[in-house]
Amino acid sequence: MNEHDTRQAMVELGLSLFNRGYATGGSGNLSARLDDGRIIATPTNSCLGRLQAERLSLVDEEGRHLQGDKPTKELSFHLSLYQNDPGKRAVVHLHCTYLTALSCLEGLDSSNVIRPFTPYYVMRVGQLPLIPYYHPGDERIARDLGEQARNYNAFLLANHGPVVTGRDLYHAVDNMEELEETARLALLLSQQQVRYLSEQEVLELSRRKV
Ligand SMILES: O=C(O)[C@@H](O)C(=O)COP(=O)(O)O
Ligand SMILES: [Zn+2]
Repeated sequence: MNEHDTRQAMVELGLSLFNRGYATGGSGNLSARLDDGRIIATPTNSCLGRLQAERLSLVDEEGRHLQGDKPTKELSFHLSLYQNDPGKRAVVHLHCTYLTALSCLEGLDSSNVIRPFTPYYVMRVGQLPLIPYYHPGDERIARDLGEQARNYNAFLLANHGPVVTGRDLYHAVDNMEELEETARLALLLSQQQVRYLSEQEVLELSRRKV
């Protein structure tokens, strides 16, 4: 996808996420890595529902600001994910309700916050590691995400919210939406007797990645 189409996709997807309640106010940020390594990102304090293509931030792969408004305060973790796993071409960070609620619970399994009970969670996400709480913009988020970038395509920031990646913006947003619905189901079923997928079922689904 070229720069123009990437800018259009970011505006379109930001508006869609905002209109459907996945993003509110100035929370959340999106980025996409272009073929030449430069990165388009949402400006800091921008509302995902009111993005303007020509004002989106453009930075080089080291994060030097090239064009547009000042980039998201979380740029360092976006860069860290791209630098540590070149297969990642888009990053979506939201404060969506159910994943953010989940991130605030005690006693989570930090290796995988959501034990699999539906196929698409496995096929789109697989595992959801928990990153310890640091304040928004703290460089330790970038450090921790960079260390795990090659092993996962989704992460849960404790007391904050999710970070989900993809091969392009549409793929990353679809992965994020699947994960948010899975978190919603997990909370809905939290007092019920859940039939979790077996190890064999998970293994078989892992070969059917979307
Ligand atoms: O939680 C935060 O403040 C950030 O992680 C965030 O979601 C919005 O920050 P900006 O992208 O700098 O607006
Ligand atoms: Zn945030």
